Amino acid sequence: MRPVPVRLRTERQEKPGALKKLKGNKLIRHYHVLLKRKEQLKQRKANPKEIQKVQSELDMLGIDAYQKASQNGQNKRRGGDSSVILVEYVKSQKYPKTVYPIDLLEIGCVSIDNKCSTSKLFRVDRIDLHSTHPLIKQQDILERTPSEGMYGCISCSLVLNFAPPETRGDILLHCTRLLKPPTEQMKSLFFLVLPAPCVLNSRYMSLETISKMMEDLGLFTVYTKTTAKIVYLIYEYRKEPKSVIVWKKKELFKGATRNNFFIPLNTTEATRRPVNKDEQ
Ligand SMILES: C[S@@+](CC[C@H](N)C(=O)[O-])C[C@H]1O[C@@H](n2cnc3c(N)ncnc32)[C@H](O)[C@@H]1O
Repeated sequence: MRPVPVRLRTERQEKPGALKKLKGNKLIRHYHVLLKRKEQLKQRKANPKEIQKVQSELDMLGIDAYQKASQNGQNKRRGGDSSVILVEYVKSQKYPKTVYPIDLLEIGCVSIDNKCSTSKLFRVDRIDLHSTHPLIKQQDILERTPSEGMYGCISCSLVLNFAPPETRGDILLHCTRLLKPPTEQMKSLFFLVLPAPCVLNSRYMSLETISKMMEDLGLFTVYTKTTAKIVYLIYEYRKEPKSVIVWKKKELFKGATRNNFFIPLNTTEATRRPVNKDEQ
């Protein structure tokens, strides 16, 4: 049987009644499909009514239900809390005692009792576009300024695949502005988690592409773990990003079953850098 092209799979419509019944991973997957569909419609400047229809489906599913499903997804039985990987890595490094607790910024935080919060290795600041707890600040990472804190570690777990494509590169670049410069004792860490298909089954990206892209940002791979579902990557922040970085979509792999995930990055275009009060 011929594989169904991603385009057709993503364009499948759910009936409103069926939408309400979606739960768990199915809900998360469908939410992402709708976000992607909305993005595609916006890009081809489709009729605003079509865009509004997709937005209504998103609203019907609801960001709260999506986040609840994400929280449940962190439940061990269903794939687990990705910060366990980060905690194990940090423990294995045998950093001098003086570096602890490491200041950690958790982007896209949906739970305040992840392993990174309970391990005592970190002092954690948490942000999310839609806060679900008083200890999670409601904030877009792109709006966060260095005056709100500089970090020895930033966690960006399953966030980029949620973010609109044109903001993904900006998010990575912006994170470098919030990482503390390297010291002799420790280099700041960036923890990136993506669904495995984004890196292993994209037409436009591979593990090698993402590694080169991150090196342009001054972030060097120190740990990689891939499972059937998830890719975990840890980077050390060793130097400033290059002043000119341009990564455009270029087909690397052909195949009807591949997806279109990509992280466009262009530092020559105006990036949404918030003005830090100290810099005014
Ligand atoms: C799938 S959840 C990830 C939850 C958790 N980090 C994990 O690893 O399971 C994605 C979260 O990223 C958040 N998010 C997406 N873009 C963001 C941005 N620009 N700034 C802050 N949070 C963002 C969303 O609101 C959503 O709660």
